[in-house]
Amino acid sequence: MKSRFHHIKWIKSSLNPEESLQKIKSLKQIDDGNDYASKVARNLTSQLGGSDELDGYFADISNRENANLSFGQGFYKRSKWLDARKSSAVLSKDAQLRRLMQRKAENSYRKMEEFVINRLREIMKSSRFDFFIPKVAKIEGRLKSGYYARHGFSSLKNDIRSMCRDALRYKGRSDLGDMKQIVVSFIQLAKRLGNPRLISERDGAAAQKDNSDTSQYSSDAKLKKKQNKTTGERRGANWATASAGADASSRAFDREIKRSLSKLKKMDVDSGSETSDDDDGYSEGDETESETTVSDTESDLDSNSAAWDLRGNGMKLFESGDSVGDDRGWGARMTKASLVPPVTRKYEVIEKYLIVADEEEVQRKMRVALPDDYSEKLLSQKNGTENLEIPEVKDYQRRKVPGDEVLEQEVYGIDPYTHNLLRDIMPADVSLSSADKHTFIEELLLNTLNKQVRDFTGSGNTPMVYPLKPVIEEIQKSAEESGDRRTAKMCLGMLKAMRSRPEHNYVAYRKGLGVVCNKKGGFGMDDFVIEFFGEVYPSWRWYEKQDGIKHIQNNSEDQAPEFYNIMLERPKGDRDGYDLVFVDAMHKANYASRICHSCNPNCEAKVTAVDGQYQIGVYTVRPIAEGEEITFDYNSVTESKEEHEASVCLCGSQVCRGSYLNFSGEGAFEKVLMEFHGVLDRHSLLLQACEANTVSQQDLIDLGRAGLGTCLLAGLPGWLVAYTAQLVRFIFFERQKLPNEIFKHNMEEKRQFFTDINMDSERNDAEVQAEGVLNSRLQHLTHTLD
Ligand SMILES: C[S@@+](CC[C@H](N)C(=O)[O-])C[C@H]1O[C@@H](n2cnc3c(N)ncnc32)[C@H](O)[C@@H]1O
Repeated sequence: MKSRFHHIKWIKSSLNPEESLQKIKSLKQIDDGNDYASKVARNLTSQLGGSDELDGYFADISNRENANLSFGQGFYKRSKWLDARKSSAVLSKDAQLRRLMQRKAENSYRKMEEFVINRLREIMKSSRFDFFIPKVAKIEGRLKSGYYARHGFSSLKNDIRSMCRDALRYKGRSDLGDMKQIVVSFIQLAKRLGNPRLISERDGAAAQKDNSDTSQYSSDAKLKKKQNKTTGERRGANWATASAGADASSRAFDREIKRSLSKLKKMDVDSGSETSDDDDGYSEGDETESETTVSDTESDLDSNSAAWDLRGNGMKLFESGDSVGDDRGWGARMTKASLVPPVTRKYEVIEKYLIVADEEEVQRKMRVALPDDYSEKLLSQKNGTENLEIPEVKDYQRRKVPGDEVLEQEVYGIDPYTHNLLRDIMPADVSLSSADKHTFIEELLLNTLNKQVRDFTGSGNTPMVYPLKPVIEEIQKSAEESGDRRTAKMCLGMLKAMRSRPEHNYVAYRKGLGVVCNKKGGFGMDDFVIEFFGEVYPSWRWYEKQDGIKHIQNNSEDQAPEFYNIMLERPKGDRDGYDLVFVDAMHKANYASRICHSCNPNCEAKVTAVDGQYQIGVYTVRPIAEGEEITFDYNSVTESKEEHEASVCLCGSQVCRGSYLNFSGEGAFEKVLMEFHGVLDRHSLLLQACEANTVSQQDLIDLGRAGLGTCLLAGLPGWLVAYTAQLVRFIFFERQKLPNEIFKHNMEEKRQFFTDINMDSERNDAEVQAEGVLNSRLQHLTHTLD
């Protein structure tokens, strides 16, 4: 390295000789040319020759105009379908998938609950033993409270197993006759819990008929027969033999039972679920019987069947025919306890952006530079397949007047769980399409809700929750008045169902202050609402401030996250290229900072070019009715799972992602980075750039392709521009490799739940997600350079 990079000032290592040797070995690997970094290095070395004239190209800001002549004008091009905004559509789709899974789990639970309760009652009908009454009641109670949904059906098996085990002990101590039939029935039931097919096949009338244990055995045998014809018959017969022989030999029977109980426990352990019981004393060692036993037959059944465990992977039980197209969302397991109380803050109203630091620099970053061929590009962007991300020029428009056209008021919303509770209580006898039902919740119900809570605004007495009953009553009343019998009938049905299910909490939650359309006739499509004003920070200053805040927060209990800042990103197709600043609306702002998030928003906050300046404007994406809350998609990402889970979304839309912050996680996104861009790769690239200390024509082209231009790079030393080009090349390399990794990762996840997967759509999603990674890498690079 020393001989290759002779301009570098090398410092003697403080490592011990062994460590040094290790490092030297790793460095040698790079030099051997086995990795990506050295390939890049080789390419680069071949390109660097003859680029001396570019030395110091960006050394001075005044060189910028010259730079533009040879810089990446017009280099920036992305395929249209890779629009970064699509990534939130992908996220919505994933959220829908998750909700679909949860809904199915929920339905499955209900089915299972019904089956188990019926079966327990049937068994108890023929029981003479009071011993079982409290035990069965406890299990029923747990079923109804959803306990087994949270703890998994293995815990139901455990409860049944414990009950049978105790029964045997009890039987041993007293002389209350033979519990054989009833215990066998319970064991049968527990074993059935491993197989959803057994439940559905035995639902309803079939289950009613089956109240004798021997018929249960033979029906097991039938099922077994389906799965494994030959052995099934043989083993099924053994079941029956074992059962019939039990009368003759209580001892043999006990052994059978013990073995069955033991197997039950083993199945739980094998499936990785917890067994909360203490040791039942029936270990495998107790078993002395031959292979041909009741439990063998059953365990075959269980091992062949889908798991029925509602935790974790338990959602495997979904029918393969189910498609993602099911439009009904479900977020049943959203924990309401984690709702973050909204921060109520006051702000000073401002009428323009206020730059906090580096005023001239920030102004430059906010200045529009249209590419010379703007009109052609605009045309080809409109018609063609390419996304050139050129500035969106808009005329100045007057913002909507607060207190007149819009109202800042207390707003409430519902989480996906409540959304589905409401869907569940909509009466079946009112013929409504799925779309009608969503419209009822998302428009009628939410608008009426926000009308009812309006008076809380500024009252200093605002509840965190608000009941939905008066909201539905009001809708009913006005439907009756206007002769809308269908809506009135639906409200009536819903109110009746709410009364009959008092255990459910039909409430809305407070989101803090929001903004509601107050204009008669509403707003039109692509209508301008307001600029998102605030204090403007260059990246470096923003992060400095964030570090300060974190430092203070670390020393205090209060870690409330801030959600009042937004990034203003220059379009990559601007002539001077990409860059960004932060707009913080925490203290100095306008009502745009009150606008809440929705996963199905009626507005978007976008960067537009108005009078030569970039600004963030809130524009409608569809017509908005009077009384409707104004929302946009925050498109915000967090790397913290806690923060993601705490930010429960109350937008109430059927495509709600569950949280108003997207969770980036690690997933497959880091894979290529880890493999090809480790610390040594990065250092190697940096050393090469330092050594070259010059910018090649190819560097300019590659930077231009990434949308990086003089706005970001002007004034940077040559080695840093060259290094940036190296990084950009890696980012493009990663962009090529990543879709495959993401695709593999997503498929692994989804295969657990679905058999019917649309590969094309998965590949598309992987491309969109990889494009999202590219954009976020460029963002990070920009912060770092700043
Ligand atoms: C930009 S502020 C919106 C204005 C805020 N409600 C206020 O009173 O100033 C973002 C905050 O509003 C609340 N919020 C916005 N959208 C929400 C949503 N969809 N669900 C739940 N809370 C939301 C959250 O407390 C979030 O931190």
